[in-house]
Amino acid sequence: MSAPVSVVVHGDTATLVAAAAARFVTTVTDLQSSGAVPHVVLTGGTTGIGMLEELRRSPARAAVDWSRLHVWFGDERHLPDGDPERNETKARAALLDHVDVDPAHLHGVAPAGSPHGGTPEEAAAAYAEELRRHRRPGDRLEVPRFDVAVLGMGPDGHVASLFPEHPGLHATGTVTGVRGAPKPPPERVSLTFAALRAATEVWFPVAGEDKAAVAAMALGGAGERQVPAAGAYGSRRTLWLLDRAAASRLPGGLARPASP
Ligand SMILES: O=C(O)[C@H](O)[C@@H](O)[C@H](O)[C@H](O)COP(=O)(O)O
Repeated sequence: MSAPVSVVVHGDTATLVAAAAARFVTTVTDLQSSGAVPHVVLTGGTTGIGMLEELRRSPARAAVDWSRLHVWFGDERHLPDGDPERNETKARAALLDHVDVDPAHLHGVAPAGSPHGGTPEEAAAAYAEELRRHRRPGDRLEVPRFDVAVLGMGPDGHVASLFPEHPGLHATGTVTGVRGAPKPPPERVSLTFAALRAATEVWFPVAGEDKAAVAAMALGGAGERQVPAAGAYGSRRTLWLLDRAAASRLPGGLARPASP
């Protein structure tokens, strides 16, 4: 990993999710108060969705000008619009349908069966084009420089829909269609490593004992073929937000508790 990596360990999942939500509010409001219209990447992972639910409940969500925020997805399941298993559906239910996000700034992946969503590859190509169109002055890649990418990590170390030893790891460009994913559904659309690395900050809210071994590997120097999450890092910072269970196997010195 080339970017600085920070690890913050919280006593339990509820504290982790609340702290991540607070961090999101602070980060976005700081950017907005400097005149920026931030671009954020969201995930359908359990802990990331937990953060969105926490934001919905929190009075602090009113501090964010939701109309001045672009929302993208790190990956999507190739399913019809509104399917409860789609990451967009989950993020909408958790938060996005409850705040004033400008519909033109809510960038969902084309659902299966929609005009641009015939196949995962077609949906990926359409998303790549949408990303390209939203580059900002000075952006070097074919995507807008995401201010924050909130990602998740599977127990096998996958990130977005980039799975260990899977062809998507080698995808060129910014978005790839995925087939045969080991986690259902098999057909997916995912940002590539190159696109994820366009983020200024990457956050990994990760909770639970089942993530402990792979978190230790990701933070202990594993390669991205084995633990893809290790290959998703921000240009300025990568921040692992763990609960005590997920941090339980980290090498000594990496896990400094932030909360009891
Ligand atoms: O569509 C997906 O499956 C997700 O985007 C995926 O990448 C997720 O973030 C991880 O699997 C972690 O998910 P959990 O936190 O639910 O384990």
